[in-house]
Amino acid sequence: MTFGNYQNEIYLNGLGGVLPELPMAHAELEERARAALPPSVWSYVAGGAGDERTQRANVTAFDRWGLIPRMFVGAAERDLSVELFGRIWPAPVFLAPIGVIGLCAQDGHGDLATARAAARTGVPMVASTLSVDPLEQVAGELGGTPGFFQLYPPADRDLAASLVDRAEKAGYTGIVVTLDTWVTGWRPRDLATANFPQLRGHCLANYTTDPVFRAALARPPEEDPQATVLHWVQVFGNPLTWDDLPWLRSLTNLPLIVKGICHPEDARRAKDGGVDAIYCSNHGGRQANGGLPALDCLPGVVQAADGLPVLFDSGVRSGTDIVKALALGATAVGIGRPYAYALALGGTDGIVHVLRTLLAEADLLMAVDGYPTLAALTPDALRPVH
Ligand SMILES: Cc1cc2nc3c(=O)[nH]c(=O)nc-3n(C[C@H](O)[C@H](O)[C@H](O)COP(=O)(O)O)c2cc1C
Ligand SMILES: O=C(O)C(=O)c1ccccc1
Repeated sequence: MTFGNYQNEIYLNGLGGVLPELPMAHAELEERARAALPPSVWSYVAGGAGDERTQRANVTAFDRWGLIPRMFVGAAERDLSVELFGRIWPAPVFLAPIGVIGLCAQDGHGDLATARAAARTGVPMVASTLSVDPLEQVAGELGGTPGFFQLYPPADRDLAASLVDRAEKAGYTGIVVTLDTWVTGWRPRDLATANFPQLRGHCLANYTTDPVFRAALARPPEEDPQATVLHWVQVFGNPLTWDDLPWLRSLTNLPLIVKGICHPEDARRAKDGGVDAIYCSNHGGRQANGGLPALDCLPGVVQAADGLPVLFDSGVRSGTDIVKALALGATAVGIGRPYAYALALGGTDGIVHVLRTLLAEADLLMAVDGYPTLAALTPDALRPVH
């Protein structure tokens, strides 16, 4: 897939990969997914912490920035490719990790469907620890596209090492450690539907296939699912401190990325601790309510990262949002809920559809606004809206 000149594709040939039956705008995608998904899966994916103010603010934060078009730039050729961790990405966009994404697919194998969309588009995937299918099978569907394994560092250090070791052997090209979800936040929608006890049984594949996890059980998971879940509840969460960063760093020689960083001071300390990139995110407002929109945290994190790549997600719903996040200093932008909804509606094709539309919009915006390269997209390209 190329992210070159879309005009001909759109007006003459149709936009390759875009499905006429699926919406191009996020609001409609969301509405259709709501109708298509089982209510418990819908409320899990769409829901967030508290009254979901922060989740909504993540989205509306983008409205407070306006891009300023530039003229006489000759932007007929754009280049959205970016080099990250020694690989060329076709565009500065990736699929953010979504636990239990499997359940968004009609056949229950959404992790594999997502990997196939990554394979078809070249858009990297961050595969969640909490997957329906084991990480090796997910990696097997990625083709040549870079895959990242997202680790929820378990309290059992040997288990953490085993998961990372498996991810390395399976061919993942980086480890994303999520720091903001060692305990799940106050999520009224999940509480109301008693969702978690149900969901848990569907996202433990990486644990039940792990030799370290299995060795800690009295009986194999296949024989005693209840005891398996109870053990998982005990090992899942790990409230790390800065003293644990050297241990995390020692787990792998692959690029290490820390997810959930919003405070500049945390970005600085993570950089000093030897991470390869900072991932600025507030987990889509699913963890803490009452927080700043993630976009408002981005400039401070970028400044503190001082040249280290900064990945960003939380609230990205359009190609315009992607361009704004890049202008505010993100090196690459993560797509979250939009691809879960697209998966529910159209499987792998649905995810390809959503990536194509987002990237086409971003690319055309860079053309009409006169920012033909990523290097041209600096904070000078936008101003706060009054
Ligand atoms: C249903 C769901 C499950 C998620 N599971 C994980 C996960 O397993 N690991 C993780 O690091 N982040 C997880 N996230 C957070 C996403 O990676 C990302 O930060 C978030 O979706 C961004 O917000 P947005 O989707 O509103 O743009 C999850 C998000 C959703 C919506
Ligand atoms: O829902 C999430 O955001 C998530 O990361 C998670 C955490 C624990 C169990 C299931 C999902």
